[in-house]
Amino acid sequence: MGTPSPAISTRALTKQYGSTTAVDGLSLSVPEGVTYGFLGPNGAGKTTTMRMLTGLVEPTDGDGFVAGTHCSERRQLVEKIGLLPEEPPLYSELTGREQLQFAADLRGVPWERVSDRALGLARELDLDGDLDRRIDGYSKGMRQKTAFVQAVQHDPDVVFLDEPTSGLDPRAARTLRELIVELTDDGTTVFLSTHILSVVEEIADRVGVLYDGQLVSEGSPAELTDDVDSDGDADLEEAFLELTDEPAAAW
Ligand SMILES: Nc1ncnc2c1ncn2[C@@H]1O[C@H](COP(=O)(O)OP(=O)(O)OP(=O)(O)O)[C@@H](O)[C@H]1O
Repeated sequence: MGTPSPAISTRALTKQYGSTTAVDGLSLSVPEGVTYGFLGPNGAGKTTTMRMLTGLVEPTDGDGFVAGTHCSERRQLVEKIGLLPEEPPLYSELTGREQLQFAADLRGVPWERVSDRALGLARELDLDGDLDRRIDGYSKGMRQKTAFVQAVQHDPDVVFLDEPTSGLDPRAARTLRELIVELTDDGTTVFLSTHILSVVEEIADRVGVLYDGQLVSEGSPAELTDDVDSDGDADLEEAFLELTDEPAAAW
């Protein structure tokens, strides 16, 4: 039996904005069914990487494949992936339920096929009582919950989550972490970008650290912390600070 193909792979993926190199020759490989924590300081290129991998931005150079599809094949990609971006695209004049139906429509997925899953997720996130209210009356947390449900309701192969617990209260944040673990238990691959390192430590199987558009370290959370302190005393925050300290990262 051959090695299974990775859920996400990139080869020398690069994005240039004028004279700024946002992502610089990134090559990575994410196996199926894992949660991959994608870390890096502000401006390191995480969002740009996710935008390229989800077909929203065209790379300047290199290639990216997600669920066996080249990232330039946006139409094929859209059925296989889910995306929760930093600023979720929601229509204020719709109700939460209409927004979820609209998101399914956009992907060409019949609402009847996903409604049970969508409503189940909304119930778990304590959003079900608000689904018939208009989004312009939603709190930040309610918007975030809606955006999470719309990203995963169609049971995608790969989900990209940018700061998924942003604006969530502690109980909702915990539920969301549990839902992410359930996703990977069901075989979904989760690409998770966050600055909340405790979340990564808790749920990520692998971690990649980006600095100035380049991958400066990769491994399990334990491998990353062992690399900076083999006594096992360091936590992921210490590892992150060391790996993204300017001279060390440059080295
Ligand atoms: N549309 C754009 N036009 C010009 N420059 C951009 C654009 N998008 C991103 N950049 C630049 O690319 C670099 C990487 O930005 P990016 O948003 O990918 O970083 P990030 O790691 O997601 O940061 P943060 O943690 O702050 O969200 C930054 O220097 C940023 O200014």
